[in-house]
Amino acid sequence: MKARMDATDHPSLRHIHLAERIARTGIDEAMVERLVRGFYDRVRTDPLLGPIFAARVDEWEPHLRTLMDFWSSVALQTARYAGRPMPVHVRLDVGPEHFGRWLELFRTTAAEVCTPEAAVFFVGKAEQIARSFQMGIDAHRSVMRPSGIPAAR
Ligand code: HEM
Repeated sequence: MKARMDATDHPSLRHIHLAERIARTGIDEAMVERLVRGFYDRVRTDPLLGPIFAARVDEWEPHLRTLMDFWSSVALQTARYAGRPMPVHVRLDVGPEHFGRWLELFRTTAAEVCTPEAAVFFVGKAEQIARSFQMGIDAHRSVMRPSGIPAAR
């Protein structure tokens, strides 16, 4: 038997109605805050990811607020986040090893501070978004020369 659930056990948690999702997962703003704070505590001290954030994030509290708004919008449909995260990540020089570590730290945090059902939801969403960022980065690289000048078509 598996030690804990993963997104493949309950893919349906991502597609159910908001009220049912809240009832089944117990997600609320306090959980979002625990997840975001716990996750970025890990990220900041991580040897691979820490320096990437240190180079770009001067003030952590506003960044954490943005990320709480983001996850609140994703999980509770509060629409508090209206940014565009894709261009931010396309500009970062990151690849599969960074996304792998990011997801590892996110899974560990979710298992620690969420109900098992909420962890399934958050991790499933994060995996989906990480895949789309990686595809955006790959697409961007394939049309750029190393110099950064778009290739002729
Ligand atoms: C390789 C993995 C990742 C790295 C290294 C990374 C790094 C960063 C950094 C450095 C910023 C701040 C950029 C800035 O303010 O200049 C940022 C912002 C953000 N990240 Fe990531 N990220 C990663 C993956 C993800 C994933 C998987 C998600 C979503 C599930 C995510 C969601 C966001 C959001 C919502 C913002 C705020 C964008 C905004 O300012 O509107 N990131 N990330």
